[in-house]
Order: sequence, then structure tokens, then C-alpha cells
Amino acid sequence: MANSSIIVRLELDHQLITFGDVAAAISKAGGDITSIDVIRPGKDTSIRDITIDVADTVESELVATLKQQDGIKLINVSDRTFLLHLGGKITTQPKIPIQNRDDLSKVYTPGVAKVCTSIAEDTNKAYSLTIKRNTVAVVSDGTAVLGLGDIGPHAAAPVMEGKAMLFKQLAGVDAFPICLDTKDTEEIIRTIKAISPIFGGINLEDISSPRCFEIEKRLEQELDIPVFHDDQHGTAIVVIAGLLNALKVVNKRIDQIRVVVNGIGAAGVSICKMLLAAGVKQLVPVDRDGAIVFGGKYEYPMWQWLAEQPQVEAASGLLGDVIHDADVFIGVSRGGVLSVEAVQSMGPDRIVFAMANPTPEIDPELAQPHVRVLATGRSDYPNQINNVLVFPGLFRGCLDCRAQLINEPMKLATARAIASVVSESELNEHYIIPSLFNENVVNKVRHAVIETAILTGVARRIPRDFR
Ligand SMILES: NC(=O)C1=CN([C@@H]2O[C@H](COP(=O)(O)OP(=O)(O)OC[C@H]3O[C@@H](n4cnc5c(N)ncnc54)[C@H](O)[C@@H]3O)[C@@H](O)[C@H]2O)C=CC1
Ligand SMILES: CC(=O)C(=O)O
Ligand SMILES: [Mg+2]
Repeated sequence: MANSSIIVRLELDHQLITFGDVAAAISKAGGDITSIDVIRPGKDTSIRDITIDVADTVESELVATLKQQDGIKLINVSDRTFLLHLGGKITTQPKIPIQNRDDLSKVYTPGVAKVCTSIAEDTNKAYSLTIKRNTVAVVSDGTAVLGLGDIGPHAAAPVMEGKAMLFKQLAGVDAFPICLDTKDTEEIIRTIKAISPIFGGINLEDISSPRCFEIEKRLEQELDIPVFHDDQHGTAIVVIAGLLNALKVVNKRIDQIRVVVNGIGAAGVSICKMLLAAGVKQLVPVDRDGAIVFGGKYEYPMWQWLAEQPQVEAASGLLGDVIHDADVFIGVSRGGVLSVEAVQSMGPDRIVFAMANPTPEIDPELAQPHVRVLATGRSDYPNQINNVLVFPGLFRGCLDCRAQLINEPMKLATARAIASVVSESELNEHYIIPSLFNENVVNKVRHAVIETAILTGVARRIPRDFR
């Protein structure tokens, strides 16, 4: 499992303990000291910051050991991740400085008034005269944040800020995090519509199912800018991209594989739909209570839709029963729900995408010896299947061609574009999906999105490099 770097601030009583004892205790508890800063030296007592590299699994034990030690007063524990979040992760910045009254009278009143009037006469001018053409809202209600569940809008903010950073760094898109303090479907729709004039696109994020389906559908119908629920379609697109390449590695065809998708929420529904569109003929959707079966009756419209698809199997059972002989497992459910025994019962040349965040369905170290291709949603293992490969380039393309919406052909083109970044000669078990830092990803996705938007008639502008 992954390591973290923590910083502990300790006050040492020199009568009771030496620094050597402290270092030995840290090492015994599994920590590796990487730096020491003396904050307040002293003859009887001293205060030091000790930076320790420690496995996530033993971090709390190590801290408990230090707390119990005679002669040590633990003043504070912070880790670099927390430090990175101090004051939030993004800021807004003017493009030009206001240095004198003349500047002021142009960017603000009175000069700005004629620009406002011009937009009032033709709202399309908002694209050329405001931030609209490069700005996306990242909107969450905090109800399905990563795999953490309903943690509320305040707690969702660090994820939305993170997405905004990625939009900007990877694709130059200005994205703004918006965390709504309501779970009411109608209120969310109304609020997003009301704030939409300043945005060129809406990226819905971490909104739980089934409300996310209705919210996205209604906004798509009622707004003329692209609306994209990242956890549904971003995830489905990147899964298809990874699967296309993984199938090449194991030399299987998409119409011959049996696929189990675990967790039929926002991500799972969209993955199932896209798998069917991509040609999968044997699909087993599974949620908490077991498989969703062909011919079954379900309360959620999306589950009912799945139960009516002939490619969905009719045999019922829990995950452990239905996973037997499967070629592919795709998990978008919860951490730790897949056992090694279940993996071992799959067919030969197993493909396992354990994508729950932050804890995958199965510990990658446990799964690896039993599978041919393993992928997770995490950045600390090979084959990171994460929707971050999708949304920056996809919105870059949509903004550049002023797409009215994101249609199915654009999504499929995005999946193929991502898969194509890994060349045949590079492709192997540990490299089925490009890194998010691979500069070709955003460029290829942007290109595929614009080309497909133009071909399918949803582009409202032809970018210069396409003329
Ligand atoms: N790697 C990636 O790019 C992405 C990963 N995810 C991860 O996928 C997971 C689900 O995300 P969403 O679909 O947005 O959430 P969601 O809340 O819409 O859906 C989760 C579904 O999993 C089901 N579930 C819970 N426990 C289960 C179990 N033991 N067995 C089977 N099903 C179970 C729930 O009933 C629900 O239907 C989260 O862990 C999230 O972090 C989601 C989007 C992208
Ligand atoms: C990656 C992502 O969007 C999620 O885990 O929810
Ligand atoms: Mg998400």
C-alpha cells in the first residue's frame, strides 16, 4: 500500500529521552526519518519537526507509539497533503493590471458599460467578451464524493478544487468549484441553470445516483452548453479506453468476453451502457444485493433498463457467485468488496479494474499475482484508470468548437483517442492506459472531440486549426 510523508512536532524532555531513543522508536514502528528541523533548541527540553515516510497502514500506530512514549509531548501531526491544502488550492487572477484611472475606466465603469450593452444586444458576444468561452463550473452536492459517500458540500470542496487545478494545468480551462448545500433535484437543476450564463460548460461531479441521472438529463435539455456528469461518462470513457487496450494484451475480442460490473451507481450505469454500445455480449451488473438480472423488476429506471437488455445475464447471485469464469471485473463500488478467492474463480487471463477511490475493491498487492491486467483509480500504481484522462481534453475540445452538447459519438471518439496514445509497441500488462501527464492525451482527445462534434453537427464554431 501507499506511503505518506508526515511531519510530527515533538517536545522532548532531555531528562527522560534522547533523540536517539526517539529515532529508534520511529524506526521500530515502521517509519523512515527523512528530515529533522530543530524548532526550539534548549538544554532541558527542545522542540523538533521530524518528517517521516510511513506506510498508510501503520501511520496511526506510529503516532500512537510516539504519544505513549515517556519524555515526548506530541504537539502536532501534519502531513504534506494537509499542508498543500492550506488556504485552498486555486485562486483567480486578473489578466491585466489596473495601474491608473484610465485602466480603471476601461475595465470597470464607465468603459465597461458599452461592452455590457453590446452583450445585452447579442448574448452570443458573451463568448468573445467574457470568461465564458474558457470557463467551466465543477458542480457537486457532496453526496457521492469519491468512494466516501455523502460527506456534504463543504467536505466535497477539496475534490472540486483538485478537478479545477487539473482542468487548468492539463488543458488551460478555467474551472470553478461550486459546492451546493442542497440535495433536492429540482433545486440543484434550478441553481445550475441560474448560474450558467458565465460558464461555457458544466461538469457535474460526485452527485449520487439516481438523482444524478435526472439532473444531467434535464440540464442537457434545458441548457445550450455541454453538461457532463464526469463520474458517469468520464469514467465510462476511460474504462472503455483501458479495456480496448487490455483486450489487445490478452488477445480477446470484446464480443467474446463476459464482464462483471460491480456497483451500479453513477459510474456503473454509464459503464454498462458504453460496454453494450462497444459490443459486449455477456454483461453481469452487480450491486449490493447481487446481480441485476435480465427479466427482473427494479425500482430504479436505469436498473430496469439494464434488466431489459438481452446481453444482461439472467442468472442471479451475489458477486462471489456470479464472478465465476468472468473475463473482466470492473469495480466502481466500495473499497475491499472483492476477495482473492473471487478473483481466482475468474476465467484465464483475468482483467481486473478495481476503481473505487480512494480504496480499491481489492488491495492491488493481493490481486496482482492472480490477474493478467490490473488497473485501479489510484495514481500510486500502474494503469491508473481515472476520469482525469477525459475531462480536461474533452472540455477543451467542447469549448474550442462551442459544442452545444456532448453526444455518444464524441464520447466513443474520446475513448478511442485515449487508447490510441499507447502505441502497439508500448502496450503491455502494466501499460494499457497513458499517464495523465502524457501531453498527447489532451491534444488527441481535443482533436477527436472537435472532429466528431463537427461531423455530428453540434459544433457552433470551427477552430482555426480545423479550417
Ligand atoms: N477511477 C475513477 O475514475 C472513478 C472512480 N469512481 C469510484 O467508483 C465508486 C462509485 O462512484 P459513483 O458511481 O459515483 O457512486 P454512486 O454512489 O453513484 O454508486 C455506487 C454504487 O455502488 C453500490 N455499492 C455499494 N457497496 C457495494 C457493494 N459492496 N457491492 C456492490 N455494489 C455496491 C451502491 O449501491 C451504488 O449503486 C467510488 O468509489 C468512486 O470513487 C467513480 C468515478 C470515477
Ligand atoms: C475520480 C472520481 O471522479 C471519483 O473517484 O469520484
Ligand atoms: Mg468523481
